Amino acid sequence: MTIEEPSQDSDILIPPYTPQEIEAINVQLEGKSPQEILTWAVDNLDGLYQTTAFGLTGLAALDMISKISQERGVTHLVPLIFLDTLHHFPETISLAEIASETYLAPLHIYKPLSVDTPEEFATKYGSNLWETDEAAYDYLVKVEPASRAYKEIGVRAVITGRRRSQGGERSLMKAIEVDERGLIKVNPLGGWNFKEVKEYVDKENVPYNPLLDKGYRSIGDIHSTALPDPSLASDEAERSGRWKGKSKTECGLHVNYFDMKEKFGKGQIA
Ligand SMILES: Nc1ncnc2c1ncn2[C@@H]1O[C@H](COP(=O)(O)OS(=O)(=O)O)[C@@H](OP(=O)(O)O)[C@H]1O
Repeated sequence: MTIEEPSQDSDILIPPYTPQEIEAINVQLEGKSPQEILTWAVDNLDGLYQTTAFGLTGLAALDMISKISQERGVTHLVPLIFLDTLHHFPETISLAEIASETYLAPLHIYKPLSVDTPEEFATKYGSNLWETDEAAYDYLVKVEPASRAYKEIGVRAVITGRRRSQGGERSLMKAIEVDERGLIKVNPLGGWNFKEVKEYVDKENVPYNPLLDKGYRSIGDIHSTALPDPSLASDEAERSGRWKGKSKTECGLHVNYFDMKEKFGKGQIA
């Protein structure tokens, strides 16, 4: 079975800063609040978008950006990108609409190429590709759609909802990063833990996924999301319900793009 690829423009972006300048910016932003990091991003980065699956962290960032926008007397400053994998919970899909309407934030939704429904996806790639070839699944539902979005709408920088307290590869993350293709990634709430994010969301009445009130913490696709492990402390538990029983900890969005593209970009899957 062949993975369809759109026509390719260059994947490479020229970052507006040298590695030394990025290091200096990170020193400058160390210990700053999420709002200060977001203000820096809004003031300094062209082609800035927020990439979000409407997790609690992204929602807090969305609320903060809205407040920064209001202070400046403008409607929402940073458009959103949501990668609709076709396998999200209905609650997540509703929340995407609610959040974008509440904050008047333009929402760009990207789906797997030439596929509109889970049924069409199953017909084209099999009924459980996430089991038979999970890396190919990640490429089709997140990596390729994200790269298509970046090219089509001129994305040069993205705000993400990752945090150091989520552990794994995220634990050493800086406020500002440049990925392998030259895309700037801003992690404004990188220094907060789950409790701090939840307190912000409650205090500011930010809309959030009702599945959180059923005990879920990190919410992705239906087939790879379970309740977190109750024996773990809050921060360790947060992502323990994702890909339960597997060694996997990332969905492909935050791993090396060129490795994924080389493996799946033009090829066949099993
Ligand atoms: N589907 C989709 N669409 C757009 N952006 C997405 C998507 N999945 C992950 N992300 C971005 O990654 C942030 C962390 O997500 P997760 O902790 O859920 O992990 S994972 O990326 O799914 O592995 C996540 O943070 P939130 O904004 O809090 O959702 C986003 O910045």
